[in-house]
Amino acid sequence: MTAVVEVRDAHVVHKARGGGVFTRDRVYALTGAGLAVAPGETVGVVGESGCGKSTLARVLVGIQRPTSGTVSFRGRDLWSMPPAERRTTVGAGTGMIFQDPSTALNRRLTVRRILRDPLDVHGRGTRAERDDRVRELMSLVGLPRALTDALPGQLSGGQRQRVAIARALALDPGLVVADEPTSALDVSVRAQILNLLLDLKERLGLALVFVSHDIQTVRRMSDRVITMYLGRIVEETPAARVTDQARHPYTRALFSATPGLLDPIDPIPLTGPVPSATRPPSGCPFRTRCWKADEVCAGSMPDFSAASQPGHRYRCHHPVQEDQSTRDLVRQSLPRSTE
Ligand SMILES: Nc1ncnc2c1ncn2[C@@H]1O[C@H](COP(=O)(O)OP(=O)(O)OP(=O)(O)O)[C@@H](O)[C@H]1O
Repeated sequence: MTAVVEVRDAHVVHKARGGGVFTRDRVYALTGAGLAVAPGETVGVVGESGCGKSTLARVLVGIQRPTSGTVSFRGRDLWSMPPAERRTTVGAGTGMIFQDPSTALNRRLTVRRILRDPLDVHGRGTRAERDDRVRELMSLVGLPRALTDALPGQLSGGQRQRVAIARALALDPGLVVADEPTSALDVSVRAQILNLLLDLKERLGLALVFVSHDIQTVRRMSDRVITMYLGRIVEETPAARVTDQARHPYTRALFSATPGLLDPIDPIPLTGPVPSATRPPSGCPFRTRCWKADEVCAGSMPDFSAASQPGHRYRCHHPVQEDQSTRDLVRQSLPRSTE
């Protein structure tokens, strides 16, 4: 089956800023990322702050051009298209939902205008058909008709995020990328928005990429979980296996630190901070915090190895045994990390 979107060997390198001005340093935001998203599939992306989740999300929806590597939409190379065609492909084929709906929506436009805008820009249907589509979108995301002429400032946070979701869906995209879609919302409405996304994905057959710090939610929402560390994808795991069968020590450590996923255990301790994306360590970037690391890890970053289950692969010289419990790993990791 042709992937909705496929990224191959994508690198994103930024000029680093210091004291408000660009310096000679480079920030390696994404390094050699490869990922294909199938129609109807939900892929969750996890990793600590600054590991490149948003960069990958932006590359996937074609709003960030990779410094090198390719991005294909339904088999067609996005960045070799003429610009007008690329804009249409991206505009109509993808939708992005951002973290904070208060900044993502134009405060001066009514809900009607916000939702009609993409239809106008892409010349969809007659005026009457566009108005019908606005009504349809509002009902799809559970917004009452009475809010059609409301401004974003008159809506609650949850209602604003519903408008943002409706806008992302306006042109019936095959791919929706949600970057931390609930982290700016009150805890009480988070579950409603997540359930709405799950429901829409089922009903519309969307491919959904879901980026979040909230590991528990990612596991619940996703078919497949991508673990990122310092700009690299280090593991891809079927969501059902990720808690206790992940092979990369970093994935196990992340999940061990998530309350409610495993029987209460102390999390696997990781030593020190995440290294700078300006000067990533040689070899495996996780080695400076990994209790299993040795000189082999300093020498090279391994390629992906396949685990026993299809769709599960990892990049690690010293992977965790598939059947090794996380509780056991905590014990193993303690002596070195408390030295
Ligand atoms: N425009 C930019 N210029 C310079 N550096 C950037 C730029 N955009 C991102 N970065 C850097 O690239 C790295 C990856 O950033 P990114 O926002 O993708 O991470 P993230 O995992 O989404 O983080 P968070 O969870 O905090 O949102 C970080 O070190 C970030 O500071």
